[in-house]
Amino acid sequence: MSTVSIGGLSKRYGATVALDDLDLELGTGVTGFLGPNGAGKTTLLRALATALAADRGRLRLLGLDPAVSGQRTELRRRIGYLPQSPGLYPQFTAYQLLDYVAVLKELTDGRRRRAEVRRVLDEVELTDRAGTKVRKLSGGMRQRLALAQALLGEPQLLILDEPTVGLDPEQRMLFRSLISRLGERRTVLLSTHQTEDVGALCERVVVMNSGRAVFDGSPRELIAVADGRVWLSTTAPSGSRAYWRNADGLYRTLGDQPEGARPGQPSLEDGYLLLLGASARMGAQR
Ligand SMILES: Nc1ncnc2c1ncn2[C@@H]1O[C@H](COP(=O)(O)OP(=O)(O)OP(=O)(O)O)[C@@H](O)[C@H]1O
Repeated sequence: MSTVSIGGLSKRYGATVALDDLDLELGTGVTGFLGPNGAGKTTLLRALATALAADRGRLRLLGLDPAVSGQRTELRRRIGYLPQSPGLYPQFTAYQLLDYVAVLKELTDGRRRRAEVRRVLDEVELTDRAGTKVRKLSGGMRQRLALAQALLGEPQLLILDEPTVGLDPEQRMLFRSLISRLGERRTVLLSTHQTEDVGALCERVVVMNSGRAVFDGSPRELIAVADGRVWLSTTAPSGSRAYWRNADGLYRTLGDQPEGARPGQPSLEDGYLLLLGASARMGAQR
């Protein structure tokens, strides 16, 4: 069942088309949005978080219409949003910051609010940093704190814009397990440039390019885009520029088979790169 329904969504900034007549139906679980810089991911997530009004189109989120002011207010209570550059007050402690956001989210009962702040601190494993000022937290801890503010009030729709950016591998693992746990009961939408994150935790992946969804399917289906189009050779292929040298010293080529090359195992990144190449060629023909 759809929890997020997007119909004909369009947004321009002057001459720049950020969202181009986008249609999508999304449900419970983790959906990842991949796409090059400027593809429209942040614009879409901001529109879904009710932080930006589109020029045209319809949205239905958790059964509510954000264009209707009463429903928008109700929706904001049920949405958790981690923006791309979350502004966290550096002088606040982790606890004070969450308590402040909880007040803004209308958790007015003091006892319930304190319990909720402690719950989200625990969820992101920052309980022992509750009294630490934001400016003294590491980048990864700040990102976890930003996620914690999005989790206040147990939102059914979680919107996370590049949640793993700047995290070291250990912190990324922590984030991945947290996000996949959250997706068991909620609709989680996340944008990322990390194809490994998508492979590890998303049931569904939407690839965006130039404000459109150029792919919508499972990670397995995205890998399948590269079936029969990944090649390995011991020497650099002549005539092709779409190749690189692996750690094992072999040249990996995407697309047509270079002379003497043998088939390689496709990855999600291969599928993504081939898809973007194809969609760029189609865009040039339009
Ligand atoms: N406030 C704005 N004013 C003008 N143009 C904007 C604005 N916000 C976004 N854009 C433009 O809209 C397009 C889509 O941007 P958006 O940030 O949604 O892409 P993105 O896929 O999130 O990119 P990234 O991966 O770099 O974050 C880009 O061409 C961008 O330059």
